[in-house]
Amino acid sequence: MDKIIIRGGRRLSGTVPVSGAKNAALTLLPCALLTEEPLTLRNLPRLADIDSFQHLLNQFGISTAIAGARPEDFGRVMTLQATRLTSTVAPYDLVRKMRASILVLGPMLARAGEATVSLPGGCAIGNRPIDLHLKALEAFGARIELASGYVRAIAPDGGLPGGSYTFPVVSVGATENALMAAVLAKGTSTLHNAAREPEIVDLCNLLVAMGAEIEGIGSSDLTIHGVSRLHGATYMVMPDRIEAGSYACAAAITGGDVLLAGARMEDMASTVQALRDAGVHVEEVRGGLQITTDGPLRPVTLSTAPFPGFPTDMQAQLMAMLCMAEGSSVLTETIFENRYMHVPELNRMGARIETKGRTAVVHGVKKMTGADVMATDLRASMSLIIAGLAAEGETRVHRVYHLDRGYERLEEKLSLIGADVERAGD
Ligand SMILES: CC(=O)N[C@H]1[C@@H](OP(=O)(O)OP(=O)(O)OC[C@H]2O[C@@H](n3ccc(=O)[nH]c3=O)[C@H](O)[C@@H]2O)O[C@H](CO)[C@@H](O)[C@@H]1O
Ligand SMILES: C=C(OP(=O)(O)O)C(=O)O
Repeated sequence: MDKIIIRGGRRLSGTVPVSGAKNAALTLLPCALLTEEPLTLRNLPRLADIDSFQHLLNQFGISTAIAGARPEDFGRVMTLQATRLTSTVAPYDLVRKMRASILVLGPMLARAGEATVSLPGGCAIGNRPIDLHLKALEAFGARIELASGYVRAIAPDGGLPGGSYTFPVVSVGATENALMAAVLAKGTSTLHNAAREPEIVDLCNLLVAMGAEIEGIGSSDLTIHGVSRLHGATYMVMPDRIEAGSYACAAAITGGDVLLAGARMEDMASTVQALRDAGVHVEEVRGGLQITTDGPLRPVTLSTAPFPGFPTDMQAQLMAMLCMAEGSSVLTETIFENRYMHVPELNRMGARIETKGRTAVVHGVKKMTGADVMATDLRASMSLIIAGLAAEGETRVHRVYHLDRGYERLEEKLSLIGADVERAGD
């Protein structure tokens, strides 16, 4: 397994291109199940998770073709076509690699009248149940059976009738699954307390481009008028707000000056607010967001929350940056119960972080030092990279496969802005 080696202490400056959003792409790809016609997605990031999802879709008989990507380009174009489905089963071996596989349940049920998906189970960041996905589909008229580690959803003859569901907790994945099931239902469906992350808006925009009828896009109350068929479309994946925020933290911890090319302010307001509270300048400029730092970082107090709140997927990266702020920051993780695995590793690099339940107190230090560190999830890995950029000496981040799930050509992008970073075999 590869590791990333960083020799810290360089000030980052220049332009970093922001890739297509992983978490948008992973809900746009299963939309190929909803039509017999071709779906072309542009700006798809080159990531291990996208490759795994492609593999999963191929297993249902969906053809996938990648067009004209030169090795030096970021992103690529994929055309998917589900002319005929040869299987409606998502097996354990593919689902366990990637939790987002559960997002085939809703569209497969809508298209084929039934779907069987291995239960994804928990993961390093927490329990991650799917009860709300199932309750929403039941509310739309599906019958749900659980057996041998699999969930089977079955629509009545003639298709899902549609219905109404109010989420007791905001869930991104459950909102996505419910939307993809409702667009082909016979009647009208409503979702209340739905997630309204920018990736959900991206999904709604693609579904509308395919002929779906959705009201309330961008709000927590969605009304979906089912249509009898959807058609193909060509669609551009939105920029990755979490990748952009990660590079912003990397720039800030090195006192740098970096343009996040392609980043959109409207997707990132809470992250931008947190950066500004920390004393980082963030300006909307032509082509993206400019990050500059000209003084010490200040401490920040915040809690993660569903959009438009501060994203849980940015918590670890912001924490790494705040390790070198002047004063004590207080971060509270409200979404996932076990998302502080980066804390002991950051502390091994000289950070002073204490956790109590869901709250972490980050006492700023003047200096961090490079070390061998091990990450257990995607954003935790990125937090160690960020710390390594500011630490004295060499940091070796092991288990790079986590980073390859969600950061397109990380070491190349960091090198573009002046980091001393390389990938090596372990
Ligand atoms: C591929 C993708 O887009 N993943 C994102 C998605 O994950 P994901 O969609 O899995 O996360 P959810 O928004 O569903 O989870 C939010 C909260 O709801 C709870 N819950 C969720 C579903 C359910 O059926 N029952 C239940 O209790 C979860 O335990 C968690 O506490 O949103 C998360 C929250 O923004 C992000 O961290 C992930 O990066
Ligand atoms: C938690 C994340 O992803 P996933 O839901 O795919 O695990 C993430 O993107 O930070």
